Amino acid sequence: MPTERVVSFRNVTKTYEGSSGRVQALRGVDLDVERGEIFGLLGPNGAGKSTSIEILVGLRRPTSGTVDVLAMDPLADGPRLRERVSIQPQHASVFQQQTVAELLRTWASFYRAPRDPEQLLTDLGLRESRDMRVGKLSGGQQQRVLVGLALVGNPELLVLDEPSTGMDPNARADLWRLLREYRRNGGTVLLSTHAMEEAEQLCSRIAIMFGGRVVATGTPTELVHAHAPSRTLSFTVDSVTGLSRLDGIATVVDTEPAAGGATRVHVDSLDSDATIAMLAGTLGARDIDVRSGGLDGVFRRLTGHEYTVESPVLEGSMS
Ligand SMILES: Nc1ncnc2c1ncn2[C@@H]1O[C@H](COP(=O)(O)OP(=O)(O)OP(=O)(O)O)[C@@H](O)[C@H]1O
Repeated sequence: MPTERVVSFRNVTKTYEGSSGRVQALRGVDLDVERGEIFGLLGPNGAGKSTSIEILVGLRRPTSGTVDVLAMDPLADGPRLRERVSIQPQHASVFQQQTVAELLRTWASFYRAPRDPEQLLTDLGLRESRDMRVGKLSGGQQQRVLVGLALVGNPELLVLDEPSTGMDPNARADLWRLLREYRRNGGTVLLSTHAMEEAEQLCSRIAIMFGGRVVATGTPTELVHAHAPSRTLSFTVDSVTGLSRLDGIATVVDTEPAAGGATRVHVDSLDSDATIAMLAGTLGARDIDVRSGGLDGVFRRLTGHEYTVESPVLEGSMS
C-alpha cells in the first residue's frame, strides 16, 4: 500500500534566547510521519520533544529548516491547518469554571464535522463527571478532558504532548483503546511520551530524541534489534561446573544461591535460541526465564543515561 507523508521535518533547528544564555533546543531534526501511524517521540527531559510539537502545529517558528504538515506550512497556513490538525491543550487551568460537557460541546462547535461530545464523554470514561466543573476534577480526569478536546474536532492528525501524564492504569488503557480506534478509522497520531511501555505497546514507530536531535527511528522491534539485541536469561542449575559450555554463546553476569543447594544463574546473550537449547539440553537447567532489554535498553544505549535526565545544550556554557 502506498504511504502518504503527513509530517516532514528537514534539518529543523530552534534556538531560544533565555536569561541564562542561548539554548539550542533543536540541532537539526529530521522526522517523517506517515498517514495511519501512531508515532511516538521519546526522549529525556529537555530533548526537544515539546519544541518539535509546537513547531509542528505552528505555535513556534523554527530558527531554520523546513516543516511540512499535510502539505502545508504550519506558520503560513495556520487556519487551514487547524481544521485538520488538533493539539491537546497543555493545561486545564483556563477551563476551571465550565463543566466537562459544556466544554466539550463548546469545543465541538468550532469544527465542521466534530465527534459526538456525549459519545466521547463515555469513551473517555467521563460520563459520571459530565456535569462537574473542570476545576474540581482530579489531575488524571483533567488530562482525559484535555485529550477529549483534541479528539472532539475529529482531526486527520492528532498531536498529543505526554497525554497519559497523571493517568491511572485504567485511564491509560481507555486512552490507548481510543487512540487505536481513532487510528483504525484512518487517523494519524503523533505523541510524545516518557513511558517506555506506552511507546512499546501503542506506537507503530518511534523517534528517540536526545540533545535536540533524532538519534534513532524505527518500530519498537527494529529499535530493539538494532540497538539492544542482547537478552538476559535466568535459570537454575544443580551444579555450575558445566557453565563453561556457554562460552561464546552467553556471558554469565551473576549467580546466587537457590533452594536445595542449587544455583540461580543470570547470563546475557545475543543468541537466546542457542543458549536455551544448550541450557535445556546438556546443562539440564530449569525455570528458564528470558527478558529482552526492550526500549529501556535502547534508550540507555543511545543516550548513555537512565531515563529523565536534563540535557539542555547551553551555547553560552560551551567553549
Ligand atoms: N520558551 C523557552 N525558552 C527558553 N528555553 C526553552 C524554552 N522552551 C524550552 N526551552 C529549552 O529547550 C530545551 C528543549 O525543551 P523541550 O521542552 O522542547 O524538551 P522536551 O523534550 O519536551 O522536555 P520534557 O520532557 O521535559 O517536556 C530545554 O533545554 C528547555 O529548557
